Amino acid sequence: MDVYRDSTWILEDLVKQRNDNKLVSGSLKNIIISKHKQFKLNNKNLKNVFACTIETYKHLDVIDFLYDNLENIDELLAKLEKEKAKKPNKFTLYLMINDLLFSKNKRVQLPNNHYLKKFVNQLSKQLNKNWIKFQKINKIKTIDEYLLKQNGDSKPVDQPPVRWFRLNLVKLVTQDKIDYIKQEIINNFKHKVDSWQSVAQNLDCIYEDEHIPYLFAVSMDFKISKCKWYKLNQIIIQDRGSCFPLEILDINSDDYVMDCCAAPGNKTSLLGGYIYVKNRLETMEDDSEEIKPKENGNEEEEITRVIAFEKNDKRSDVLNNMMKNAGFETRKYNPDFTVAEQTEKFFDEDSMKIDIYHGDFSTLCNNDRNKEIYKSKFFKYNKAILDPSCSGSGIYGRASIDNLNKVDLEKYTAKEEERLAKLSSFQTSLVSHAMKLPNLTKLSYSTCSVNVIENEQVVIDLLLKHPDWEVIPKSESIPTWKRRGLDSAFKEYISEDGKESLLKGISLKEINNIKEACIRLNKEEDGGIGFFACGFQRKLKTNKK
Ligand SMILES: C[S@@+](CC[C@H](N)C(=O)[O-])C[C@H]1O[C@@H](n2cnc3c(N)ncnc32)[C@H](O)[C@@H]1O
Repeated sequence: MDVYRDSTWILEDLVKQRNDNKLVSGSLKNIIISKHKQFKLNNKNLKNVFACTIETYKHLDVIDFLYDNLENIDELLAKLEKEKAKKPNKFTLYLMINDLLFSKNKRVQLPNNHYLKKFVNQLSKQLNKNWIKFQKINKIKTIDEYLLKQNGDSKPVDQPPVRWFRLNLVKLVTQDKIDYIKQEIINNFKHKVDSWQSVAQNLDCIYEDEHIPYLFAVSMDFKISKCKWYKLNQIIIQDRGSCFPLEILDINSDDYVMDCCAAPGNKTSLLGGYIYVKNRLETMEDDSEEIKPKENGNEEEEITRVIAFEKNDKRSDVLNNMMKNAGFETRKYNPDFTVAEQTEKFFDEDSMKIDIYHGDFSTLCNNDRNKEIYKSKFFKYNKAILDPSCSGSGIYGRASIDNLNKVDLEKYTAKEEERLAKLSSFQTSLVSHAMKLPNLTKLSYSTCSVNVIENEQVVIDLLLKHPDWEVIPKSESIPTWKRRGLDSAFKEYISEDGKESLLKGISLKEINNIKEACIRLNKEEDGGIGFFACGFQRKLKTNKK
Protein backbone atom coordinates (compact mmCIF):
# COMPACT_ATOMS: atom_id res chain seq x y z
CA MET A 1 0.00 0.00 0.00
CA ASP A 2 3.03 2.28 0.62
CA VAL A 3 3.58 2.65 -3.12
CA TYR A 4 0.02 3.80 -3.74
CA ARG A 5 0.04 6.07 -0.69
CA ASP A 6 3.29 7.79 -1.72
CA SER A 7 2.28 7.99 -5.38
CA THR A 8 -1.08 9.52 -4.41
CA TRP A 9 0.65 12.44 -2.67
CA ILE A 10 2.77 13.19 -5.71
CA LEU A 11 0.09 12.64 -8.34
CA GLU A 12 -2.39 14.83 -6.48
CA ASP A 13 0.22 17.59 -6.22
CA LEU A 14 1.14 17.37 -9.91
CA VAL A 15 -2.50 17.57 -10.96
CA LYS A 16 -3.06 20.51 -8.61
CA GLN A 17 -0.13 22.35 -10.20
CA ARG A 18 -1.52 21.62 -13.63
CA ASN A 19 -4.97 22.88 -12.67
CA ASP A 20 -3.49 26.02 -11.11
CA ASN A 21 -1.49 26.66 -14.29
CA LYS A 22 1.63 26.74 -12.14
CA LEU A 23 4.90 26.48 -13.95
CA VAL A 24 7.09 23.55 -13.16
CA SER A 25 10.54 23.03 -14.53
CA GLY A 26 12.88 20.07 -14.83
CA SER A 27 12.16 16.54 -15.92
CA LEU A 28 9.16 14.71 -14.52
CA LYS A 29 11.57 12.22 -12.98
CA ASN A 30 13.39 14.96 -11.03
CA ILE A 31 10.12 16.53 -9.91
CA ILE A 32 8.89 13.21 -8.58
CA ILE A 33 12.17 12.60 -6.77
CA SER A 34 12.09 16.05 -5.16
CA LYS A 35 8.42 15.70 -4.15
CA HIS A 36 9.23 12.31 -2.71
CA LYS A 37 11.77 14.05 -0.48
CA GLN A 38 9.56 17.08 0.21
CA PHE A 39 6.73 14.88 1.48
CA LYS A 40 9.23 12.72 3.42
CA LEU A 41 7.87 9.61 1.75
CA ASN A 42 9.16 6.11 2.21
CA ASN A 43 12.38 6.18 0.21
CA LYS A 44 12.57 2.44 -0.26
CA ASN A 45 9.78 2.66 -2.81
CA LEU A 46 11.23 5.42 -4.94
CA LYS A 47 11.65 3.39 -8.13
CA ASN A 48 8.21 1.86 -7.85
CA VAL A 49 6.60 5.15 -6.90
CA PHE A 50 8.25 6.79 -9.88
CA ALA A 51 6.96 4.17 -12.32
CA CYS A 52 3.48 4.15 -10.82
CA THR A 53 3.10 7.96 -10.76
CA ILE A 54 4.59 8.70 -14.15
CA GLU A 55 2.54 6.04 -15.94
CA THR A 56 -0.71 7.18 -14.35
CA TYR A 57 0.13 10.83 -14.98
CA LYS A 58 0.77 10.10 -18.65
CA HIS A 59 -2.59 8.34 -18.94
CA LEU A 60 -4.51 10.87 -16.89
CA ASP A 61 -7.04 12.03 -19.48
CA VAL A 62 -7.78 8.42 -20.43
CA ILE A 63 -8.35 7.42 -16.80
CA ASP A 64 -10.47 10.54 -16.27
CA PHE A 65 -12.72 9.31 -19.07
CA LEU A 66 -12.89 5.73 -17.72
CA TYR A 67 -13.63 6.93 -14.20
CA ASP A 68 -16.13 9.66 -15.09
CA ASN A 69 -18.12 7.17 -17.14
CA LEU A 70 -18.51 4.67 -14.32
CA GLU A 71 -22.27 4.49 -13.89
CA ASN A 72 -22.68 3.91 -10.16
CA ILE A 73 -19.34 5.11 -8.76
CA ASP A 74 -20.87 7.56 -6.24
CA GLU A 75 -23.13 4.86 -4.82
CA LEU A 76 -20.29 2.35 -4.59
CA LEU A 77 -18.05 4.90 -2.89
CA ALA A 78 -20.75 5.82 -0.39
CA LYS A 79 -21.21 2.12 0.42
CA LEU A 80 -17.49 1.63 0.89
CA GLU A 81 -17.27 4.71 3.11
CA LYS A 82 -20.04 3.35 5.30
CA GLU A 83 -18.33 -0.03 5.62
CA LYS A 84 -14.79 1.21 6.22
CA ALA A 85 -15.54 4.63 7.73
CA LYS A 86 -13.23 6.24 5.16
CA LYS A 87 -13.46 7.25 1.54
CA PRO A 88 -10.55 6.35 -0.74
CA ASN A 89 -8.68 9.17 -2.44
CA LYS A 90 -9.68 9.48 -6.10
CA PHE A 91 -6.02 9.51 -7.16
CA THR A 92 -5.31 6.28 -5.30
CA LEU A 93 -8.09 4.71 -7.34
CA TYR A 94 -6.60 6.24 -10.51
CA LEU A 95 -3.22 4.64 -9.75
CA MET A 96 -4.88 1.27 -9.19
CA ILE A 97 -7.01 1.60 -12.33
CA ASN A 98 -3.86 2.34 -14.32
CA ASP A 99 -2.21 -0.80 -12.95
CA LEU A 100 -5.29 -2.90 -13.64
CA LEU A 101 -5.69 -1.76 -17.23
CA PHE A 102 -2.33 -0.59 -18.51
CA SER A 103 0.49 -2.16 -16.48
CA LYS A 104 2.47 -5.16 -17.70
CA ASN A 105 0.87 -7.54 -15.14
CA LYS A 106 -2.58 -5.96 -15.37
CA ARG A 107 -3.16 -6.22 -11.66
CA VAL A 108 -3.46 -3.99 -8.60
CA GLN A 109 -0.29 -4.31 -6.49
CA LEU A 110 -2.09 -5.35 -3.27
CA PRO A 111 -2.93 -8.66 -1.56
CA ASN A 112 -6.11 -10.23 -2.97
CA ASN A 113 -8.04 -9.71 0.24
CA HIS A 114 -7.28 -5.97 0.48
CA TYR A 115 -10.57 -4.03 0.45
CA LEU A 116 -9.32 -1.52 -2.15
CA LYS A 117 -8.16 -4.22 -4.51
CA LYS A 118 -11.56 -5.86 -4.20
CA PHE A 119 -13.22 -2.50 -4.80
CA VAL A 120 -11.25 -1.72 -7.97
CA ASN A 121 -11.60 -5.28 -9.26
CA GLN A 122 -15.36 -5.03 -9.03
CA LEU A 123 -15.14 -1.97 -11.34
CA SER A 124 -13.08 -3.91 -13.84
CA LYS A 125 -15.92 -4.90 -16.19
CA GLN A 126 -17.22 -1.33 -16.46
CA LEU A 127 -13.70 0.07 -16.82
CA ASN A 128 -12.93 -2.27 -19.70
CA LYS A 129 -16.21 -1.33 -21.37
CA ASN A 130 -15.33 2.34 -21.05
CA TRP A 131 -11.85 1.68 -22.43
CA ILE A 132 -13.36 0.07 -25.55
CA LYS A 133 -15.61 3.13 -25.90
CA PHE A 134 -12.55 5.40 -25.58
CA GLN A 135 -10.67 3.40 -28.22
CA LYS A 136 -13.57 3.76 -30.65
CA ILE A 137 -14.00 7.49 -30.07
CA ASN A 138 -10.27 8.15 -30.51
CA LYS A 139 -9.75 5.58 -33.28
CA ILE A 140 -6.88 3.88 -31.48
CA LYS A 141 -6.10 0.29 -30.53
CA THR A 142 -3.56 0.72 -27.71
CA ILE A 143 -2.70 3.27 -25.06
CA ASP A 144 0.70 3.85 -26.72
CA GLU A 145 -1.03 4.61 -29.98
CA TYR A 146 -3.13 7.18 -28.15
CA LEU A 147 -0.05 8.83 -26.57
CA LEU A 148 1.65 8.84 -29.94
CA LYS A 149 -1.32 10.65 -31.49
CA GLN A 150 -1.43 13.12 -28.62
CA ASN A 151 2.27 13.96 -28.75
CA GLY A 152 2.33 14.12 -32.54
CA ASP A 153 5.55 12.24 -32.04
CA SER A 154 6.98 9.22 -33.76
CA LYS A 155 7.59 7.48 -30.44
CA PRO A 156 5.19 6.76 -27.59
CA VAL A 157 7.63 7.93 -24.94
CA ASP A 158 10.16 10.72 -24.74
CA GLN A 159 13.38 8.73 -24.94
CA PRO A 160 16.59 8.83 -26.99
CA PRO A 161 16.87 6.63 -30.10
CA VAL A 162 20.01 4.81 -28.84
CA ARG A 163 22.06 4.40 -25.67
CA TRP A 164 25.61 5.76 -25.57
CA PHE A 165 28.47 4.59 -23.37
CA ARG A 166 32.21 5.10 -23.36
CA LEU A 167 35.21 3.21 -22.09
CA ASN A 168 36.47 4.41 -18.73
CA LEU A 169 40.20 4.59 -19.48
CA VAL A 170 41.00 5.20 -15.81
CA LYS A 171 40.02 1.61 -15.01
CA LEU A 172 41.83 0.19 -18.03
CA VAL A 173 45.07 2.19 -18.03
CA THR A 174 47.23 0.29 -20.55
CA GLN A 175 46.71 0.29 -24.31
CA ASP A 176 46.60 -3.52 -24.30
CA LYS A 177 43.79 -3.60 -21.75
CA ILE A 178 41.88 -0.82 -23.54
CA ASP A 179 42.12 -2.69 -26.87
CA TYR A 180 41.21 -5.99 -25.22
CA ILE A 181 38.07 -4.69 -23.49
CA LYS A 182 37.02 -2.73 -26.56
CA GLN A 183 37.22 -5.88 -28.68
CA GLU A 184 35.48 -7.96 -26.03
CA ILE A 185 32.58 -5.49 -26.03
CA ILE A 186 32.36 -5.39 -29.81
CA ASN A 187 32.48 -9.20 -30.01
CA ASN A 188 29.45 -9.30 -27.74
CA PHE A 189 27.37 -8.03 -30.66
CA LYS A 190 26.64 -9.76 -33.95
CA HIS A 191 27.45 -6.74 -36.09
CA LYS A 192 29.58 -3.64 -35.81
CA VAL A 193 27.75 -1.08 -37.95
CA ASP A 194 28.82 2.25 -39.35
CA SER A 195 25.99 4.49 -38.18
CA TRP A 196 24.08 4.91 -34.93
CA GLN A 197 20.83 4.81 -36.95
CA SER A 198 21.54 1.16 -37.77
CA VAL A 199 21.73 0.20 -34.10
CA ALA A 200 18.51 2.01 -33.15
CA GLN A 201 16.29 -0.90 -34.17
CA ASN A 202 18.66 -3.78 -33.67
CA LEU A 203 19.62 -5.33 -30.35
CA ASP A 204 22.59 -7.10 -31.84
CA CYS A 205 24.49 -4.15 -33.34
CA ILE A 206 27.08 -1.78 -31.97
CA TYR A 207 28.35 1.48 -33.44
CA GLU A 208 31.71 3.06 -32.58
CA ASP A 209 31.44 6.83 -32.86
CA GLU A 210 33.49 8.52 -35.55
CA HIS A 211 33.88 11.80 -33.63
CA ILE A 212 34.60 10.77 -30.04
CA PRO A 213 37.18 8.10 -29.20
CA TYR A 214 35.99 5.00 -27.33
CA LEU A 215 32.31 6.04 -27.49
CA PHE A 216 29.70 3.46 -28.53
CA ALA A 217 25.98 3.36 -29.33
CA VAL A 218 23.71 0.39 -28.75
CA SER A 219 19.98 -0.24 -29.03
CA MET A 220 17.68 1.13 -26.30
CA ASP A 221 16.69 -2.46 -25.49
CA PHE A 222 20.26 -3.31 -24.54
CA LYS A 223 20.66 -3.11 -20.74
CA ILE A 224 24.08 -1.52 -20.26
CA SER A 225 23.76 -1.52 -16.47
CA LYS A 226 23.55 -5.34 -16.48
CA CYS A 227 26.92 -5.74 -18.26
CA LYS A 228 29.99 -6.92 -16.37
CA TRP A 229 31.98 -3.98 -17.82
CA TYR A 230 29.50 -1.56 -16.31
CA LYS A 231 29.59 -3.32 -12.96
CA LEU A 232 33.39 -3.09 -13.00
CA ASN A 233 33.20 0.63 -13.90
CA GLN A 234 35.08 -0.10 -17.11
CA ILE A 235 32.36 1.64 -19.09
CA ILE A 236 30.39 4.78 -18.24
CA ILE A 237 27.01 5.78 -19.66
CA GLN A 238 27.42 9.19 -21.24
CA ASP A 239 25.50 10.90 -24.01
CA ARG A 240 27.29 11.75 -27.23
CA GLY A 241 26.89 15.55 -26.96
CA SER A 242 28.26 15.58 -23.43
CA CYS A 243 31.66 14.34 -24.73
CA PHE A 244 32.06 17.16 -27.27
CA PRO A 245 33.37 19.94 -24.96
CA LEU A 246 36.46 17.84 -24.16
CA GLU A 247 37.26 17.24 -27.83
CA ILE A 248 37.15 20.98 -28.49
CA LEU A 249 39.62 21.65 -25.68
CA ASP A 250 42.25 19.40 -27.23
CA ILE A 251 43.44 18.15 -23.85
CA ASN A 252 47.17 17.36 -23.54
CA SER A 253 48.78 15.36 -20.78
CA ASP A 254 50.58 18.44 -19.49
CA ASP A 255 47.41 20.54 -19.24
CA TYR A 256 45.93 21.63 -15.94
CA VAL A 257 42.18 21.76 -16.33
CA MET A 258 39.36 23.04 -14.16
CA ASP A 259 35.80 21.82 -14.53
CA CYS A 260 33.89 24.80 -13.19
CA CYS A 261 30.37 23.29 -12.91
CA ALA A 262 31.13 19.65 -12.45
CA ALA A 263 28.44 17.51 -10.79
CA PRO A 264 27.44 14.80 -11.41
CA GLY A 265 30.83 14.53 -13.10
CA ASN A 266 30.52 12.89 -16.49
CA LYS A 267 32.78 15.45 -18.13
CA THR A 268 35.17 15.46 -15.17
CA SER A 269 35.80 11.74 -15.36
CA LEU A 270 36.17 11.88 -19.14
CA LEU A 271 38.66 14.71 -18.65
CA GLY A 272 40.61 12.71 -16.06
CA GLY A 273 40.76 9.77 -18.46
CA TYR A 274 42.16 12.03 -21.20
CA ILE A 275 44.77 13.65 -18.96
CA TYR A 276 45.97 10.67 -16.96
CA VAL A 277 45.63 7.90 -19.56
CA LYS A 278 44.77 8.73 -23.17
CA ASN A 279 47.22 11.56 -23.77
CA ARG A 280 49.94 9.88 -21.76
CA LEU A 281 49.55 6.70 -23.84
CA GLU A 282 49.67 8.70 -27.05
CA THR A 283 52.90 10.44 -26.08
CA MET A 284 54.62 7.37 -24.61
CA GLU A 285 57.51 6.10 -26.68
CA ASP A 286 57.69 2.68 -25.12
CA ASP A 287 54.35 0.85 -24.91
CA SER A 288 55.43 -1.11 -21.90
CA GLU A 289 56.24 2.01 -19.93
CA GLU A 290 54.09 2.26 -16.83
CA ILE A 291 51.68 5.15 -16.59
CA LYS A 292 52.30 7.50 -13.74
CA PRO A 293 50.81 10.91 -13.24
CA LYS A 294 53.42 13.59 -13.81
CA GLU A 295 55.28 14.64 -10.70
CA ASN A 296 54.60 18.14 -9.58
CA GLY A 297 58.01 18.86 -8.10
CA ASN A 298 58.47 19.80 -4.49
CA GLU A 299 55.55 22.11 -4.04
CA GLU A 300 54.42 21.98 -0.48
CA GLU A 301 50.91 21.07 -1.46
CA GLU A 302 50.53 19.11 -4.64
CA ILE A 303 48.63 20.69 -7.46
CA THR A 304 46.44 18.17 -9.24
CA ARG A 305 45.92 18.26 -12.99
CA VAL A 306 42.14 18.18 -12.65
CA ILE A 307 39.99 20.25 -10.31
CA ALA A 308 36.24 20.24 -10.19
CA PHE A 309 34.00 22.93 -8.71
CA GLU A 310 30.46 22.22 -7.57
CA LYS A 311 28.50 24.69 -5.47
CA ASN A 312 25.62 22.46 -4.47
CA ASP A 313 26.19 20.59 -1.23
CA LYS A 314 24.60 17.25 -2.11
CA ARG A 315 25.78 17.31 -5.72
CA SER A 316 29.36 17.84 -4.58
CA ASP A 317 29.05 14.59 -2.60
CA VAL A 318 27.62 12.86 -5.66
CA LEU A 319 30.55 14.19 -7.68
CA ASN A 320 33.05 12.96 -5.11
CA ASN A 321 31.52 9.49 -5.05
CA MET A 322 31.30 9.29 -8.82
CA MET A 323 34.97 10.18 -9.15
CA LYS A 324 35.94 7.54 -6.60
CA ASN A 325 33.84 4.91 -8.41
CA ALA A 326 35.42 5.88 -11.71
CA GLY A 327 38.84 5.11 -10.23
CA PHE A 328 40.21 8.50 -9.15
CA GLU A 329 41.64 9.44 -5.80
CA THR A 330 39.91 12.59 -4.60
CA ARG A 331 40.46 15.31 -2.06
CA LYS A 332 37.52 17.46 -1.10
CA TYR A 333 37.65 21.14 -0.18
CA ASN A 334 35.16 23.39 1.60
CA PRO A 335 33.74 26.55 0.03
CA ASP A 336 36.51 28.53 1.75
CA PHE A 337 39.13 26.47 -0.14
CA THR A 338 40.21 24.50 2.94
CA VAL A 339 40.52 20.73 2.88
CA ALA A 340 37.26 19.13 4.01
CA GLU A 341 38.01 15.46 3.73
CA GLN A 342 41.40 13.94 3.54
CA THR A 343 42.82 10.73 4.84
CA GLU A 344 46.41 11.65 4.12
CA LYS A 345 47.88 15.03 3.39
CA PHE A 346 49.39 13.92 0.12
CA PHE A 347 47.92 11.73 -2.53
CA ASP A 348 49.49 8.42 -3.34
CA GLU A 349 52.12 9.31 -5.94
CA ASP A 350 50.78 6.90 -8.57
CA SER A 351 47.13 7.76 -8.24
CA MET A 352 45.00 9.69 -10.68
CA LYS A 353 43.96 12.67 -8.65
CA ILE A 354 41.04 15.01 -8.70
CA ASP A 355 40.52 17.91 -6.30
CA ILE A 356 36.88 18.67 -5.62
CA TYR A 357 35.92 22.16 -4.52
CA HIS A 358 32.54 22.31 -2.90
CA GLY A 359 31.95 25.97 -3.63
CA ASP A 360 30.90 28.68 -6.02
CA PHE A 361 33.31 28.93 -8.94
CA SER A 362 32.61 32.65 -9.27
CA THR A 363 34.25 33.27 -5.87
CA LEU A 364 37.60 32.08 -7.23
CA CYS A 365 39.89 35.12 -7.42
CA ASN A 366 37.00 37.52 -6.69
CA ASN A 367 38.55 39.38 -3.72
CA ASP A 368 42.02 40.04 -2.26
CA ARG A 369 42.07 36.90 -0.13
CA ASN A 370 40.82 34.70 -2.97
CA LYS A 371 43.31 36.31 -5.35
CA GLU A 372 46.08 35.12 -3.02
CA ILE A 373 44.54 31.63 -2.96
CA TYR A 374 44.34 31.72 -6.76
CA LYS A 375 48.02 32.64 -6.99
CA SER A 376 49.09 29.85 -4.67
CA LYS A 377 46.77 27.02 -5.75
CA PHE A 378 45.25 27.72 -9.13
CA PHE A 379 47.87 29.61 -11.13
CA LYS A 380 48.78 26.55 -13.21
CA TYR A 381 45.34 25.92 -14.64
CA ASN A 382 45.34 26.75 -18.35
CA LYS A 383 42.07 25.23 -19.59
CA ALA A 384 38.50 25.12 -18.31
CA ILE A 385 35.19 23.41 -18.95
CA LEU A 386 32.12 25.55 -18.36
CA ASP A 387 28.93 23.53 -18.42
CA PRO A 388 26.65 25.64 -16.21
CA SER A 389 23.05 24.98 -15.22
CA CYS A 390 20.67 25.51 -18.14
CA SER A 391 17.03 25.07 -19.09
CA GLY A 392 17.72 21.44 -20.08
CA SER A 393 15.48 21.90 -23.11
CA GLY A 394 17.60 19.37 -25.03
CA ILE A 395 17.20 16.52 -22.57
CA TYR A 396 14.67 13.69 -22.52
CA GLY A 397 11.92 13.07 -20.00
CA ARG A 398 10.51 16.58 -20.33
CA ALA A 399 7.67 15.99 -22.79
CA SER A 400 5.00 15.40 -20.16
CA ILE A 401 6.13 18.31 -18.04
CA ASP A 402 6.30 20.61 -21.04
CA ASN A 403 2.74 19.70 -21.93
CA LEU A 404 1.78 20.41 -18.36
CA ASN A 405 3.44 23.82 -18.58
CA LYS A 406 1.70 24.66 -21.82
CA VAL A 407 -1.77 24.49 -20.34
CA ASP A 408 -1.91 28.29 -20.36
CA LEU A 409 0.22 29.10 -23.35
CA GLU A 410 0.39 32.87 -22.91
CA LYS A 411 1.41 32.68 -19.28
CA TYR A 412 3.82 29.90 -20.13
CA THR A 413 5.54 31.91 -22.84
CA ALA A 414 5.95 35.01 -20.67
CA LYS A 415 7.35 33.06 -17.70
CA GLU A 416 9.56 30.91 -19.88
CA GLU A 417 11.07 33.96 -21.58
CA GLU A 418 11.84 35.51 -18.19
CA ARG A 419 13.42 32.29 -16.96
CA LEU A 420 15.56 31.88 -20.06
CA ALA A 421 16.74 35.49 -19.92
CA LYS A 422 17.86 34.94 -16.32
CA LEU A 423 19.63 31.71 -17.21
CA SER A 424 21.37 33.34 -20.14
CA SER A 425 22.72 36.16 -18.02
CA PHE A 426 23.88 33.68 -15.33
CA GLN A 427 25.65 31.57 -17.97
CA THR A 428 27.34 34.62 -19.49
CA SER A 429 28.49 35.89 -16.10
CA LEU A 430 30.02 32.54 -15.13
CA VAL A 431 32.00 32.16 -18.38
CA SER A 432 32.92 35.83 -18.17
CA HIS A 433 34.41 35.18 -14.74
CA ALA A 434 36.52 32.36 -16.19
CA MET A 435 37.71 34.64 -19.00
CA LYS A 436 39.06 37.04 -16.39
CA LEU A 437 41.29 34.39 -14.77
CA PRO A 438 44.76 35.45 -15.97
CA ASN A 439 46.23 32.04 -16.77
CA LEU A 440 43.39 30.42 -18.69
CA THR A 441 44.13 30.12 -22.40
CA LYS A 442 41.27 27.90 -23.61
CA LEU A 443 37.80 27.08 -22.41
CA SER A 444 34.72 25.29 -23.65
CA TYR A 445 31.19 26.50 -23.00
CA SER A 446 28.34 24.01 -23.27
CA THR A 447 24.68 23.47 -22.43
CA CYS A 448 22.09 20.75 -22.91
CA SER A 449 19.71 23.43 -24.10
CA VAL A 450 18.45 24.03 -27.63
CA ASN A 451 17.62 27.72 -27.07
CA VAL A 452 19.59 30.40 -28.94
CA ILE A 453 19.45 32.70 -25.92
CA GLU A 454 21.46 30.18 -23.86
CA ASN A 455 23.78 29.26 -26.72
CA GLU A 456 24.79 31.41 -29.70
CA GLN A 457 23.64 34.55 -27.90
CA VAL A 458 25.87 33.80 -24.90
CA VAL A 459 28.80 33.29 -27.29
CA ILE A 460 28.25 36.70 -28.94
CA ASP A 461 27.72 38.47 -25.60
CA LEU A 462 30.99 37.01 -24.30
CA LEU A 463 32.99 38.03 -27.36
CA LEU A 464 31.64 41.58 -27.15
CA LYS A 465 32.51 41.73 -23.47
CA HIS A 466 35.96 40.15 -23.81
CA PRO A 467 37.77 41.38 -26.92
CA ASP A 468 40.91 39.57 -25.72
CA TRP A 469 39.15 36.22 -26.40
CA GLU A 470 38.09 34.63 -29.69
CA VAL A 471 36.33 31.42 -30.68
CA ILE A 472 38.39 28.31 -31.37
CA PRO A 473 37.96 28.01 -35.16
CA LYS A 474 35.95 25.19 -36.74
CA SER A 475 39.18 23.70 -38.12
CA GLU A 476 40.18 22.91 -34.49
CA SER A 477 36.68 22.24 -33.12
CA ILE A 478 35.67 18.80 -34.40
CA PRO A 479 35.73 19.94 -38.07
CA THR A 480 34.13 16.65 -39.17
CA TRP A 481 30.93 17.57 -37.32
CA LYS A 482 28.53 19.16 -39.81
CA ARG A 483 25.87 20.80 -37.64
CA ARG A 484 27.17 24.21 -36.57
CA GLY A 485 25.57 27.41 -35.14
CA LEU A 486 22.08 28.33 -36.34
CA ASP A 487 21.90 30.87 -39.20
CA SER A 488 18.82 32.38 -37.62
CA ALA A 489 20.76 33.08 -34.40
CA PHE A 490 23.16 35.42 -36.22
CA LYS A 491 20.65 37.15 -38.52
CA GLU A 492 20.10 40.04 -36.14
CA TYR A 493 23.82 40.88 -36.19
CA ILE A 494 23.94 41.28 -39.99
CA SER A 495 22.50 44.12 -42.15
CA GLU A 496 19.40 43.31 -44.21
CA ASP A 497 21.35 43.13 -47.48
CA GLY A 498 23.70 40.65 -45.79
CA LYS A 499 26.77 42.77 -46.54
CA GLU A 500 27.63 44.35 -43.20
CA SER A 501 28.13 43.37 -39.63
CA LEU A 502 26.03 45.30 -37.10
CA LEU A 503 28.35 44.29 -34.26
CA LYS A 504 30.94 46.76 -33.08
CA GLY A 505 34.45 45.33 -33.47
CA ILE A 506 33.30 42.06 -35.09
CA SER A 507 33.44 41.83 -38.90
CA LEU A 508 31.03 39.94 -41.15
CA LYS A 509 33.69 37.32 -41.81
CA GLU A 510 34.22 36.91 -38.07
CA ILE A 511 30.48 36.46 -37.51
CA ASN A 512 30.55 33.61 -40.01
CA ASN A 513 33.58 32.09 -38.26
CA ILE A 514 31.79 32.33 -34.92
CA LYS A 515 28.74 30.57 -36.37
CA GLU A 516 30.98 27.83 -37.74
CA ALA A 517 32.83 27.50 -34.41
CA CYS A 518 29.54 26.74 -32.63
CA ILE A 519 28.51 23.09 -32.47
CA ARG A 520 24.95 21.91 -32.21
CA LEU A 521 23.59 18.41 -31.75
CA ASN A 522 19.89 18.16 -32.47
CA LYS A 523 17.86 16.10 -30.04
CA GLU A 524 17.05 12.71 -31.55
CA GLU A 525 18.27 13.63 -35.07
CA ASP A 526 21.88 13.36 -33.92
CA GLY A 527 21.32 10.27 -31.80
CA GLY A 528 20.92 11.70 -28.31
CA ILE A 529 20.17 14.82 -26.32
CA GLY A 530 20.09 18.30 -27.83
CA PHE A 531 23.44 19.88 -27.03
CA PHE A 532 25.47 23.01 -27.72
CA ALA A 533 29.21 23.62 -27.37
CA CYS A 534 31.65 26.31 -28.36
CA GLY A 535 35.35 26.70 -27.65
CA PHE A 536 37.12 29.96 -26.78
CA GLN A 537 40.80 30.84 -26.69
CA ARG A 538 42.69 33.88 -25.51
CA LYS A 539 43.94 35.88 -28.49
CA LEU A 540 47.52 35.16 -29.43
CA LYS A 541 49.34 38.20 -28.08
CA THR A 542 48.41 37.22 -24.52
CA ASN A 543 48.17 33.50 -25.24
CA LYS A 544 50.72 31.80 -23.05
CA LYS A 545 50.46 28.31 -24.57
C1 LIG B 1 24.68 21.14 -16.14
S1 LIG B 1 25.25 20.67 -14.58
C2 LIG B 1 26.87 20.08 -14.93
C3 LIG B 1 26.94 18.70 -15.52
C4 LIG B 1 28.35 18.15 -15.54
N1 LIG B 1 29.25 19.02 -16.27
C5 LIG B 1 28.42 16.75 -16.15
O1 LIG B 1 28.77 16.61 -17.31
O2 LIG B 1 28.13 15.79 -15.42
C6 LIG B 1 25.61 22.19 -13.82
C7 LIG B 1 26.17 22.05 -12.43
O3 LIG B 1 26.80 23.28 -12.08
C8 LIG B 1 26.56 23.58 -10.74
N2 LIG B 1 26.77 25.05 -10.59
C9 LIG B 1 25.96 26.05 -10.97
N3 LIG B 1 26.52 27.24 -10.69
C10 LIG B 1 27.73 27.00 -10.14
C11 LIG B 1 28.78 27.82 -9.63
N4 LIG B 1 28.66 29.15 -9.64
N5 LIG B 1 29.88 27.23 -9.11
C12 LIG B 1 29.97 25.86 -9.09
N6 LIG B 1 29.00 25.04 -9.53
C13 LIG B 1 27.90 25.58 -10.06
C14 LIG B 1 25.14 23.12 -10.53
O4 LIG B 1 24.87 22.89 -9.16
C15 LIG B 1 25.11 21.83 -11.36
O5 LIG B 1 25.48 20.73 -10.58
